[in-house]
Order: sequence, then structure tokens, then C-alpha cells
Amino acid sequence: MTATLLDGKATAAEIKDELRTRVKALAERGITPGLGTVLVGADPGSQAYVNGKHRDCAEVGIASIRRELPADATQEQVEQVLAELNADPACHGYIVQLPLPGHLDTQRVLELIDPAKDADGLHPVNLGRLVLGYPGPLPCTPRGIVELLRRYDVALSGAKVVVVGRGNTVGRPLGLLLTRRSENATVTLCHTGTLDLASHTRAADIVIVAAGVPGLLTADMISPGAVVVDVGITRVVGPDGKGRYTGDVDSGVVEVAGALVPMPGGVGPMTRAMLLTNVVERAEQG
Ligand SMILES: Nc1nc(=O)c2c([nH]1)NC[C@@H]1CN(c3ccc(C(=O)N[C@@H](CCC(=O)O)C(=O)O)cc3)C=[N+]21
Repeated sequence: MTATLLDGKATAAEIKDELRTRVKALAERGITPGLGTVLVGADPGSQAYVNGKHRDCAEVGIASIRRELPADATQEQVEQVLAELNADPACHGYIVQLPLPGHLDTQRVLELIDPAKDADGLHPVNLGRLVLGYPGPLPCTPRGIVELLRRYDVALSGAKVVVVGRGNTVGRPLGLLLTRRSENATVTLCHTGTLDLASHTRAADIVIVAAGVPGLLTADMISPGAVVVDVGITRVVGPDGKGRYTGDVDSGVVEVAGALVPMPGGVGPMTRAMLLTNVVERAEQG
């Protein structure tokens, strides 16, 4: 058996089509949604991600507000930019591209984002709202995963889901999303302290791997027909000396799984589509 591939790229394109319609409706009310990005330093990977986000914006008619600071920017300079974006009515939401250079206080920076403009859904207030079940912007990667599974009719209610990884951007909030009444999954959150990881993943209907460990999930660790989601994205240097990105799911898994969300072409494009969705939703709220 070979797994059905769940196409995040095509689904993200579909979502962008839907957003284009919503952006047109906003234009009739005289509103242009605006997404801001704050990039500190010139890491080529981060630059590429930020460029991708602005390309997405152009595709759906969202205005781009780009702020770039040198790698040696001070905490005060970064905070000044956040104060400007918080005050700018044209900016409905923004993100601070992570990771920030080591001399900056990331936690303090993230807490200075106006929670109402938190396009990533990662502000402590918004993560708190997610815990409490209150409305608010949702973290993009977890939301993108749930949206992709929903659009492919993968049943979540009653499903046994194993999430591997407890990070603040994916694993931890994903567990919260999946256990809401509207999703109703039963979630086991595994992590580096988990004993006998395979005993958990083998018992799962759905395995979502967000550990950042290339090839962590192998074919012998899943039950035949399981749905597997690869969230990993680790830069490795190949034998040819060239850098490339690799996922957390071993290539053999496709032979045993029933469905696979691959990397690339899976969670990444969905994450970007959810960022746009958060901004459009915020603009619609006026
Ligand atoms: N504040 C903040 N918010 C983020 O959402 C955020 C961040 N910082 N820092 C870095 C990570 C990484 N990330 C990706 C998003 C999409 C792809 C993506 O679309 N990847 C394509 C491949 C792209 C390519 O090959 O160039 C794919 O998976 O198919 C990848 C990575 C968002 N991040």
C-alpha cells in the first residue's frame, strides 16, 4: 500500500482563492487588510520565508508592511518598530520573524505585540485564550494542520492522535486545538522524555511529528493505514555539500501509512495560508 498524499500546496491555493473573494468584499467597505513583518538580521532562510509571506500577500490583495533591522539592532530599536506597528491602523496583523538574534530578549519582544494584531497567534494572551476556549487568533501551523485534515475529511472526533513535540509554536498548541469540543480528538503529547515512543505511535490513528529530528518516525512505528503529518523542517547539508530541508518522517513511512502530509508541500504552505487568514479575519472584525 502507498499512502495518499494530502496536498498542502493545493489546499493552500484553494484557501487563497477564498481569501481573495473576502478581500474584495473588504475593499467595497474601503478596507485593505495589511500584514506587517519584522525581520532582524539577514539570515537567508528567514529572508526567504519573509519574502514568501509577502508574495502570498500580493496574491490575495493584502498590503505588505516590511520592517527590516540590522543583525546588531538594539532591543530598544526593535521595540520602537513594534510600537509603530501597534499604532499603525493600516497594519491589521504582523509577525516578528523567529528566531531573533541571541542578544535580543525574544520573550519580551513577543509580549509587546498588541494581542489584537498577533498574526502568528503566539502571544501569551492568545495562547491563554486558546487554553480557555475564548475566541482569538489561532497559531498558524496547528490551525493549518487541522484545516488540511478537515478538508480531506480525515475524522478527528474520537480519533487517537499522537503529537510528537511539545514546542510552543506547534506541539503544545496543537494538542489544545485537537482537544477542543469542535475537534474532539483524544491526544497523547509525546516528547523527548517519552519512554518507548513507538508504543504510543503504533496505537495512533493519526501521528503528527513536530520534533525537529530528521527521520524520527519510521515505518515500523506506525499502524498500517495510519494518517501521518510531517511538520519537521530541519536544514541539513547533503553529501553534495548543498543545504536542503528535511522532515521528521522517514521515507519508508509512505509504504505503510494510509495518508501522508509530506514535507515539502504539506504543512508549510498551510501555515502561510493561515497567517493570511488571521489577517483577513482581523480586518473583517473592523
Ligand atoms: N514568527 C514566525 N512565524 C512563523 O510562522 C515562522 C517563523 N517565525 N520562523 C520560521 C518558521 C518556519 N516557517 C515556515 C513556513 C512555511 C514554510 C513553507 O512553506 N515551506 C515549503 C517549502 C518552501 C521551500 O522549499 O522554500 C513547504 O513546506 O512546502 C516553511 C517554513 C514559518 N516560521
